[in-house]
Amino acid sequence: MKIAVVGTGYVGLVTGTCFAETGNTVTCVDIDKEKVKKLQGGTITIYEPGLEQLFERNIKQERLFFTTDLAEGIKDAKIIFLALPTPPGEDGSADLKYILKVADDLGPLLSDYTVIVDKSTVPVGTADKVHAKIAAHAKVDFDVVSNPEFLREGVAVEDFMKPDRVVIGTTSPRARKIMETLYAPYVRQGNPIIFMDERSAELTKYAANSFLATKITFMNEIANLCELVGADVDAVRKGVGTDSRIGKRFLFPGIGYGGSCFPKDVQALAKSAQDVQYDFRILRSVMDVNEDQKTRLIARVKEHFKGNLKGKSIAFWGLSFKPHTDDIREAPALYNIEALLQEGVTVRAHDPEAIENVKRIMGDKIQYFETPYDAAEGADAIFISTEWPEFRTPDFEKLNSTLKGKVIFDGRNLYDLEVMKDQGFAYFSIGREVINGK
Ligand SMILES: NC(=O)C1=CN([C@@H]2O[C@H](COP(=O)(O)OP(=O)(O)OC[C@H]3O[C@@H](n4cnc5c(N)ncnc54)[C@H](O)[C@@H]3O)[C@@H](O)[C@H]2O)C=CC1
Ligand SMILES: O=C(O)[C@H]1O[C@H](OP(=O)(O)OP(=O)(O)OC[C@H]2O[C@@H](n3ccc(=O)[nH]c3=O)[C@H](O)[C@@H]2O)[C@H](O)[C@@H](O)[C@@H]1O
Repeated sequence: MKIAVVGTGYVGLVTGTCFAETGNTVTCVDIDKEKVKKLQGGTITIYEPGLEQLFERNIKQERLFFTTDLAEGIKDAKIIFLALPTPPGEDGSADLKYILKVADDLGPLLSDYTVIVDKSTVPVGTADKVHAKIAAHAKVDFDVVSNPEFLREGVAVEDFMKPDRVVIGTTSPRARKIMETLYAPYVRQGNPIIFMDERSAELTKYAANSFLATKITFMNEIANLCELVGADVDAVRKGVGTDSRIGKRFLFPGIGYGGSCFPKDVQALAKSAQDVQYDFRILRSVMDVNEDQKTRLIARVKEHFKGNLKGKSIAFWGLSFKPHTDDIREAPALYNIEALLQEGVTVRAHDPEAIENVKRIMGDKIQYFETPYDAAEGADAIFISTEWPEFRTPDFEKLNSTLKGKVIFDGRNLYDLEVMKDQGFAYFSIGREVINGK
């Protein structure tokens, strides 16, 4: 099938590449000339494990193309995916200007029946708005379908190729058939395509992200309570997560959820509810708690150094909002770094992938190091903000001799408390016993 993907950012590139992988011919369109030039030259523009190999193979097989020209990109396409940004507007609602602009441009360009698919995360009613924009200029039949994307950064290829489910919102039998054919290779494992109307599909996406953010936040509050009553959140997590009604995943407490989606989507759903005079109280609490949670460990840092942080140096392990990505959008690390800089701390940062992105916004306000050990050398403490696998089993002997202060603030609960006791580090984590060190 011939497919066009408009917007070649994170979702667009994964979507385009994965659709090419099953034999479709895909043209990705983007207005960013530099990005398209790189992609045309065979250079991938995002860091995503496993994607580069598929990207290169499909370019070689002449199934994956890139252009800045919308008319050229959508020529003969049976399906056009819109994978455009929906950032928060000033009032917290999703800003639809990118989607509606492209919808406006598409109308006069359609030359045959086409399915236009909202892949972006968009509020209820967007499919209707996109339909109206296209209909204003279109001379042919078309349908607008909602097909929200559930992939996670870092495991995006697996999530796309073997999704738990595919949600397709359409009331058009013609569009339904085309979408069913397209997705058939991805749901072979028995995972379903769930068909519903457009509005329900749009809401499903926000409900899923907001529920997951709520689940994490609930566990963060349990962790905070554990600290006050002397319980261990790891034990509690295992105790509740083994109940199959609750499930083990997304129960890991830490320094709050971040990324380009949970924060903006929770806010957008709360705003959508407000627009129809519904006060979504749980979501207000989730946002409040997450805001505090992000810098909760800073209180521990201040306490440990008796309020005197000026002139201290802290090694920062992990800058991306989660491991296996270079994405730093809404990364809790950045909030903690800002808080420490304000106290006069020197920050010595290391991240396996995200340093270049952080340099772009923080410049020389902090120092950057190639390895976690270089960052730790001579520092007064380590602060862990992202659970990259290489931080899980560090060489404690080496740290013992290079780290000046034997203190670790761990926002991701990476280490066993007994090991930390044996190693003699002062160790502060989330929802667990404080180890005072030797
Ligand atoms: N990043 C993620 O993990 C996920 C994101 N989503 C949703 O998917 C949507 C896209 O997100 P990302 O891919 O992260 O965004 P992004 O910001 O990485 O990429 C968007 C791309 O659209 C391009 N663009 C803007 N205006 C354009 C136009 N008029 N014509 C052609 N291209 C244009 C930009 O240049 C950029 O390359 C958002 O609604 C997001 O909420 C959904 C699931 C996962
Ligand atoms: O709409 C989106 O863009 C995507 O948003 C999330 O994916 P992503 O933002 O890539 O990352 P997650 O793995 O969900 O993590 C989000 C944040 O929650 C935090 N988290 C996650 C899980 C957990 O147990 N605890 C926890 O604090 C992570 O550290 C991270 O900061 C969803 O998981 C995807 O299904 C969705 O498609």
